[in-house]
Amino acid sequence: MATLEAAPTMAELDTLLLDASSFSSSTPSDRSSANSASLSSTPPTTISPDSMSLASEPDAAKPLSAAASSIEAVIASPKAPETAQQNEPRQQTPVGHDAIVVAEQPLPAEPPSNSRPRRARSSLPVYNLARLAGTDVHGRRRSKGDAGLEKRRRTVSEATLAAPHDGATSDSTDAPAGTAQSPARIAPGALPASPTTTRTATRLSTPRSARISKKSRSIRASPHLTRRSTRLSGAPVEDLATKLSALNKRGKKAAQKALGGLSRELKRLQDTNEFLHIDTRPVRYTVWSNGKYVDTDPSQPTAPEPPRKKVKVDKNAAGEQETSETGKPEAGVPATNKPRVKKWLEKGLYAGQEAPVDIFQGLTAQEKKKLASIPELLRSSKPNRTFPLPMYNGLRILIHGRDFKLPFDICNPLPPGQPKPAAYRTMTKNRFVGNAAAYWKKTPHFGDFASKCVCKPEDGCGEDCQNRIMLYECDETNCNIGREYCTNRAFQDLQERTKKGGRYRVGVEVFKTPDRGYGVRSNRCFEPNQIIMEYTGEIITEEECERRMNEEYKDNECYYLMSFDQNMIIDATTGSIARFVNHSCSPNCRMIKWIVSGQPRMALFAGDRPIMTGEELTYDYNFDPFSAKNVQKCLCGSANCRGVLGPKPKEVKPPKQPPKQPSEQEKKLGKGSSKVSAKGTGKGSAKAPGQSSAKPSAKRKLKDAFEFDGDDEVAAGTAKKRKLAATVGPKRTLSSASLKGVKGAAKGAAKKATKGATKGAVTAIKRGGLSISVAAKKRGLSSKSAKTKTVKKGATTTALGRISKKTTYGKKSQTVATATTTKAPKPKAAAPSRSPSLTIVAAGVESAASASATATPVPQTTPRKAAAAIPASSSSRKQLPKLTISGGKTSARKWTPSRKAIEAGLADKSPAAAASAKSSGASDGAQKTGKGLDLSRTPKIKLVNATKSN
Ligand SMILES: C[S@@+](CC[C@H](N)C(=O)[O-])C[C@H]1O[C@@H](n2cnc3c(N)ncnc32)[C@H](O)[C@@H]1O
Repeated sequence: MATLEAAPTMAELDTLLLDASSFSSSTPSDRSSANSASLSSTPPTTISPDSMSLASEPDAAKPLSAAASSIEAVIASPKAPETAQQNEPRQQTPVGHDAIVVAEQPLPAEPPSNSRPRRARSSLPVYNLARLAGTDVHGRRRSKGDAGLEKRRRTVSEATLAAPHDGATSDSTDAPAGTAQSPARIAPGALPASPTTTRTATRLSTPRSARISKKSRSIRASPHLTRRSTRLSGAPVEDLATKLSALNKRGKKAAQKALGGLSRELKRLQDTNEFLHIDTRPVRYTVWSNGKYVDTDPSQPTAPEPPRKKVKVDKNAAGEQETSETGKPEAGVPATNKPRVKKWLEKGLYAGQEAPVDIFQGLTAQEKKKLASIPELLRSSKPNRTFPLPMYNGLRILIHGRDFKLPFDICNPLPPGQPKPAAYRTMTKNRFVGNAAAYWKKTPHFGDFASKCVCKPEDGCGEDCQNRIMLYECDETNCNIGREYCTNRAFQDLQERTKKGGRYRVGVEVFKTPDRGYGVRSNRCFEPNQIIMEYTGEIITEEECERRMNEEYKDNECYYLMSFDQNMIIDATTGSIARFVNHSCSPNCRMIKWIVSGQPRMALFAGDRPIMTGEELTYDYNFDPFSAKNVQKCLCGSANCRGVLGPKPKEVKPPKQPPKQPSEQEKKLGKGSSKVSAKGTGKGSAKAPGQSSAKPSAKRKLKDAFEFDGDDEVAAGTAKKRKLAATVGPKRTLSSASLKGVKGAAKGAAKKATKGATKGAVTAIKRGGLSISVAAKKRGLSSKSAKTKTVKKGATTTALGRISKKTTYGKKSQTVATATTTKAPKPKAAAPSRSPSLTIVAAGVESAASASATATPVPQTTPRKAAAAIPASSSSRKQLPKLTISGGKTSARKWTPSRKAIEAGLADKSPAAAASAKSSGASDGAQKTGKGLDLSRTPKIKLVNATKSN
């Protein structure tokens, strides 16, 4: 059985070779010189007392000299080993082996000499300083850092490693006779009493010499020991033992020089099992990783693992190995290898967390009910081990019936080769066309934007920033805190983000939807309310819009027109890709108009929730189709889809209270009966929307037809008040119930219109409110009668979208006209909106109107100035109306007369006086109403009969 021994170091091998060389050169006459020479080149070793007896045989050199001569012959000619073998038929191994073996083999006994060997002074102990210092384990080191080189390992071929195995076998059989482990066996008269052999035997008596001996024996016993190159070139390398044996004293250096690589390899391999022929199985290929041997073939029966490796042995398997005699597993008996079992991660993202014991815990009754009906979560159902849902989140996702989406926040653009829209001219900046620029310059907020906000750096121009509230972007001229602290610079941020280009920075791309033409998707994530892209195009007047509709776009299916500001419209037929953003009744974006450096600009902003990469971007068109026949079916697919591309739904009203039954006493007193009657039995309330016989106006019904509950995105405070009267019934029949409602409402509207001798239709474009609506025009009525409530401020936008080819805007059958604002909106409580700034504007204006209707004229000139009137300490936007309305609060800011005020000669007046003057004398329609409300951002459009009626 092979024993685990440390391999001999190179120094030891060198020593061994020196011994051999000394043998070759030693003759009885010069034994002493050979001794001294060899001793001088060997590390200190302990001289065993046994050497005394060994040294007493002087004639042992005779066969040694013969062997030495053989070595010399080997060195002289590469073919010497073969020659030597032929000359020495007794030795089947290369000659070199003999030189080593000689020291171990029993030599002919010499007559004991009376002379005392020179080095046989046993009285003087020899100390191995290296051993005493504990450094002998390291062996000899090279001065130039061999330690680093030793880390390299090479592959040893099968033959190389198989040979030691054979040697080990033979070693195990004959080891007891000549191993250094039992120097006493060698000593008693085995070796001739030669000084050289004495020294050799002495060396063998040390543990290290014993290892060398064993090594050399194994080499000797491996006549076919060959080494293949690391790269398995197949060329056998010269026998190591042959090389070693070929060394004599003179040739050692040359051999070391010539075979330096080999020596190093041996050195590197000295601590491997393969080199020590411990491995009991043939090794075909070995893999070394980081200087360690890696077993790559676990299926093969393996030898005992190297001691450094922790071997996980199955207890049962280990028990089987135990022999009845020893009670210990037999060394060398390969353990039965169990096939490794692949371990799978079964718990996914939440590995390590235990599922909740009670999955219903913390859920509402409704959620529990819903959860109980989900088959996957039934206790009896088979758990999904392939792709289990993440715990906790998974439950929620299931409850809400949403698909599970892996969050990815990197840029994920579509691959190339996508269908692209037909070539069109893009425009990255708005361009005023015609009179639009002149119109714009007349607007009050053209001059108002320059007023500075009163924010402090710590405020960062947050939600309370007056510029932000009024939808003015801060810049160098109107910001109090500067770029460093200001957060109200969305358009500047957008410009900085996109100026370098690149898909991620742009963040959006056009794609083809299955059913709605082209759309826009995000290829990166966006934060809530983050600006995404600008809607750019040509800013045109309404007149120009009508002209284009009638002339240029009359055959178009799609219009990219959006009510922009006042009497201006932005035409993105030449514009940015924002024009491809589709409508959704449950959108994830908003289109908001801002004033940036005095210019109106429109941009798409993320909604209140973050936008994931790959989502389609949508916003609510708040679409007014002009005519019922322009109504298009909405394909947004959201749960609260309104069914058609129509205006936003109205505010969700609380359900009506059931009529209170008057008590007998009340009946007697005559109280409440009329009220109850009025509330509970009104025809209008009893009729369904769309019924023409309803008492409420048909306009109201048409409006109802467009208003659906359930869209929480729609700000309650921005519910539209519009008169919608379709004069020409829809020619297209849509299957949706909504359209039926539209039809009914249209009939009702027509009836009412008939009463007033109304014929034809008037399509009124509401301006300022960024919406476009349809209004019935009663022929012969004054423009006042056709006026539309159009107060709708802020960012709510309406796109003029795809219109049926059959129905072209402004055709002969229709009279296109615009309407003026005739009265201020009804007082309305401020309601929270999901678009902060939009809400504030709307709420503030409407509340102001409400209050001013009953109070003294409010000293405000524009909504912006109303905002400016807010004390800097004001933190709640809801306070805006109150503060503005009361009029008692003085503005902390210097009043800047608006352009209109200057024109009206009010520049030198105080805000209150100016407002008062304006309320009495200004030409603004809103102010004419005496409401004291500056609707500078509401329509101030003259009625224009753009097309002739039938
Ligand atoms: C401004 S364009 C949008 C881009 C358009 N999809 C395209 O391919 O050019 C508006 C038109 O898109 C279509 N559209 C947008 N959203 C829609 C929706 N939710 N359902 C049906 N059609 C829609 C309508 O035809 C609408 O008139």
